Amino acid sequence: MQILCIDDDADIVQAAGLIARRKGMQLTGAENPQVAWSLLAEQRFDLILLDLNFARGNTSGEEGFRMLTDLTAADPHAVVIVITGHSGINIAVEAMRAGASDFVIKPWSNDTLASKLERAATLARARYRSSFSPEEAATPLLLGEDSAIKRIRTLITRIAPTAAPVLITGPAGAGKSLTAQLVHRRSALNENPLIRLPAHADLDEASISSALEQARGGTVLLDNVVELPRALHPWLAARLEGMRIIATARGERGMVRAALDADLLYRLNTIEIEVPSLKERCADKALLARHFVERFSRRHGVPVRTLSDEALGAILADDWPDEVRGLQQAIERAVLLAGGEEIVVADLGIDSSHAPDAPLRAGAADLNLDRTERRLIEAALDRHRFNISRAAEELGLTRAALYRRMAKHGL
Ligand SMILES: Nc1ncnc2c1ncn2[C@@H]1O[C@H](COP(=O)(O)OP(=O)(O)OP(=O)(O)O)[C@@H](O)[C@H]1O
Repeated sequence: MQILCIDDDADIVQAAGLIARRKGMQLTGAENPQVAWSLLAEQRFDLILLDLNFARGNTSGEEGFRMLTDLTAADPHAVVIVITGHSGINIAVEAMRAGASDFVIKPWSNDTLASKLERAATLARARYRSSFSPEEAATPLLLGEDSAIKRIRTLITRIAPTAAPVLITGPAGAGKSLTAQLVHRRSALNENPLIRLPAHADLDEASISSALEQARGGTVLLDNVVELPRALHPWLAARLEGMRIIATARGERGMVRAALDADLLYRLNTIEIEVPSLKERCADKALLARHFVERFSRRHGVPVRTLSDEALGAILADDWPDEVRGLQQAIERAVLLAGGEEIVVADLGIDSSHAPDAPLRAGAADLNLDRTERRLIEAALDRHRFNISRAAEELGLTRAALYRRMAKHGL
């Protein structure tokens, strides 16, 4: 039984870890939601212990509540025990309404926590048996704090169990296939394999028929469906009975709709999911970058280095034309190349040549860190019309740190 304990108080994590170990369970700590998401994307946890109050002295439970809502949206089967102080009993009750399975009040007696863990473990086992295929446990999560990504996670939870056809659009590398897999894994038909039919200009009727035959009674994934020769669209539309259809298409929704024959579009787009470009999701650039640093450091057995301020600035400033896939590759490379204590801009190999007019790109042309920092700050302030909070968020800095740097550069 694997437990994830999300709490910024290391003493609490340690105390819970001791009790869990005595019960034969393993507990991993995460000091904040971001680290938690990173771990959740890598590994399946049976049980989550979630502190509702991260910032010391904050008793509204707001951040913890947000995490709870996101957790249950990302995984409706999650078994979550919330941790709260004495003053938080009303919050705990509210948390139960919002999907928590139980709550524990600090300071707890060891016996109380032990029995709560055991009860939750029984519940987790039952939920796992009734709802998960082994493959589901291995599917990565769709990470992101951006509101569009959160909406997609909620939508997946809502529509995946139905048989409704789903059309997923968005740029190459942005997460369409991952979204498709998650829809399949959460569906009632997930016992059957997802039959993938990659569309391309040379695809013929015989190969399509054979894939559709395999998918009968299950789910077919029409990958990049707009690549299919237009002459085959009506023919395909007439043969999509008896299976659930998930289709992906590169490009913006309007363009995709126009590229599909009306009959085929009608068969595919009962539910449409638009995966946004990473360019539009600044907070997610930082979150995904940190997640990939952890993932690839663990995979390649190297120490987990932090990203230097300049490297993070360059990541935020980049438009990432290859989307999440491009960011993932850049970080894997940086993890392998980094020799110092931090990952620095040079390790990222961000290349400005394919976007010559991108004003925020940390240019390869001028590698002077001081000037680059000043340029990034100016650009962020400009972009957010001197709204310090927003500019700081985009730069991955606190407001105070941004003020300090503005003073340094005389801005
Ligand atoms: N939100 C996300 N959280 C975690 N990983 C992600 C996310 N979005 C994408 N990825 C990862 O980025 C890579 C590219 O994503 P994916 O293959 O789903 O893109 P795609 O839109 O289907 O691209 P293509 O159109 O080229 O097929 C994958 O390794 C995927 O797991």
